[in-house]
Amino acid sequence: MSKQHNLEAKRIAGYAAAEQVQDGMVVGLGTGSTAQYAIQRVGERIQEERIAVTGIPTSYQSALRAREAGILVVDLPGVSSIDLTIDGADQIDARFNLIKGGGAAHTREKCVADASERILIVADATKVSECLTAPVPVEVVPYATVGVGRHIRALGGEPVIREAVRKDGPVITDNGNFVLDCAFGTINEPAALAARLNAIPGVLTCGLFTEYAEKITVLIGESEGCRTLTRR
Ligand SMILES: O=C(CO)[C@H](O)[C@H](O)COP(=O)(O)O
Repeated sequence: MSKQHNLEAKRIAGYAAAEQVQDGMVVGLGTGSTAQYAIQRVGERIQEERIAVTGIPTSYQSALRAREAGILVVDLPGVSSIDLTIDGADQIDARFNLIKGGGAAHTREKCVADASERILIVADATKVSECLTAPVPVEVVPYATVGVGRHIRALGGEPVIREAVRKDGPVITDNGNFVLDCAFGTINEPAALAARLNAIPGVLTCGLFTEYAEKITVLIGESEGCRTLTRR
């Protein structure tokens, strides 16, 4: 898929998800290029249809984009529940386990997902895979980086500290932490791996989302339109 086709697929998925937002909803706003299209379209619908939407951002990126789009933004502690969250993913398996955190926002994304009644995952077709195989982002308290790396190697992973692109040194998350991208090859038991990663002292959250399949709908953008994926 060319970069242009890929962006168009993301736009189609993001826009389709935004159409599911209804007047009066509290909506979780995901992070990443696909979720940004949904934010943009929700903003347009607020202008065009005069619907009232409260947005709960998952990152500074989504908070800033939501403000630009004219969406009222409230932080997660300001609401008791979220009607619908629209977010992207780095990989989606056949059972709707996810790898997230390509934008280093997976801790807040998981908090928002947890508080949500329904989750729309928006992606292009390259994100869909029978099994999870992509590196797992792990948010780590900087003080604990070396020890966490040792635990991850003992679990069979190969951790790499994520480097910033336009700054020297590591990526710093919105929570002030580092991210280790951890290659495990094919992940046969994602829930068990998530539990072991999350139990390491100094790990804030790993990017394996394994407990939300029941409330997830996956929308895949394609040139002919948007396809809803069936969970197996
Ligand atoms: O998990 C995420 C951010 O932490 C993103 O949702 C994920 O990386 C997908 O991003 P994109 O829509 O740009 O491909």
